[in-house]
Amino acid sequence: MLPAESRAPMPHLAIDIGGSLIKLVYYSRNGDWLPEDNKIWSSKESLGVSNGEGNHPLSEGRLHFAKFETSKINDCIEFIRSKQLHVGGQHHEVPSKNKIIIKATGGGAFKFTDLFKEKLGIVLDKEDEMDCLVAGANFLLKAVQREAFFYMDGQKQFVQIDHKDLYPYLLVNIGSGVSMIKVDGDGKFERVSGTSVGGGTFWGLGRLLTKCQSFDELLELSHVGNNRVIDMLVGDIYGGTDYAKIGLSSTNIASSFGKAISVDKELEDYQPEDISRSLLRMISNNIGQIAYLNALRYGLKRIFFGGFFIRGHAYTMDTISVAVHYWSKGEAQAMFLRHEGFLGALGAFASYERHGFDDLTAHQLAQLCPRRESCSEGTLHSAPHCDVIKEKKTL
Ligand SMILES: Nc1ncnc2c1ncn2[C@@H]1O[C@H](COP(=O)(O)OP(=O)(O)O)[C@@H](O)[C@H]1O
Ligand SMILES: CC(C)(COP(=O)(O)O)[C@@H](O)C(=O)NCCC(=O)O
Repeated sequence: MLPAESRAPMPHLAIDIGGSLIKLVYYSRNGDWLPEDNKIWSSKESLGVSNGEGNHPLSEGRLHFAKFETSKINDCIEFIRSKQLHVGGQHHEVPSKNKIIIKATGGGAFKFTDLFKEKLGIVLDKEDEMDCLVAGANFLLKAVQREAFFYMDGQKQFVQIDHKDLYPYLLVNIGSGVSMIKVDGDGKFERVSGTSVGGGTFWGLGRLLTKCQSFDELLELSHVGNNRVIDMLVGDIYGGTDYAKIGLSSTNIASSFGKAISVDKELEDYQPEDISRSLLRMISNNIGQIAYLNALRYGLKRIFFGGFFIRGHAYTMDTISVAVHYWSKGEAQAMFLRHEGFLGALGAFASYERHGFDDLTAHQLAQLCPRRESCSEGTLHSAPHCDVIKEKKTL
């Protein structure tokens, strides 16, 4: 820890610079320096924070979340500068002898060190990405009510987390690539698997195949597409019948994109929405399957999915849920996190405390976080003793 005199004001900002997106988490007291509604600043959310004691300087405040495409890192830097987030929102000069240190994680914390130094005069203090993902997930699961939910058939079912019965669990973070982490406690984890077929694959292949200009456009297309136009189903191979002997129904996908082998059709003969749907389904199925196999390998009952690939998107969550249900024969269920994409940034934020910055501690935040937040969707469920949905699902 740096001596107090060589420290700049408490930054209240942490940053996660991933392969695709930059995520910011920052704190404001009394809701000050809320970002204005400016489209450049991408999505913004906030978590109300109040300890109800009244006399603590941090008794009222908010955690804010913002994201930027990593390719537009200069917009992010400009955002930080305009809000003076790196100096706790203070709009006056910081003495040059004071080092401004910001907690940062993700590969970009290494890649863009010089850029942040040059443009904002700040030092990125690097925190390990896996440490931060786990710290962020543990923080959310323990401190934020109605953070985790099941998703099936268009319905969210919120999960009441029992703090004493949280571990072990499998954390599957679907970012550009996918990391699968067995979590056994605070700071106790092992990255047990991963796959390079992740969110970057969906967006990268999808962009090439559909000419979509944005991730959201690609995702929206998938709503109206029909994957059966491109995917080869069991019924396509078996003359319309099931292959019942090995438990495959005629509507199971036998081969993702398998129909595209047809010599009679070129890319332009397929509709972008069908391509998008098939791609989304292929990638989500695959991740759901690998996740379940890892849960099985380590005897884990709970699987939480995070990362911005999910994007709270109904079809993505449904596909992952169905895959986990199908492969586990109904023994396991996927759970999702409301702050899915901000695990790493939250973990980096919490690391200020671990390093002795005690002005605003993650511990305090954990106590203050929004147990009062209301959420109208779904019903409360108890994890892990949840109902397993019985009806047969088709992959
Ligand atoms: N606006 C967006 N631009 C690009 N990708 C997005 C966007 N929104 C969601 N995504 C998806 O989120 C993924 C990145 O997720 P994230 O958890 O931020 O990972 P990373 O840390 O690798 O950037 C992308 O690969 C893409 O699938
Ligand atoms: C290298 C990464 C940890 C980087 O994280 P990301 O920016 O994708 O969130 C991730 O892309 C990953 O785990 N990829 C899968 C690599 C593998 O296990 O083969």
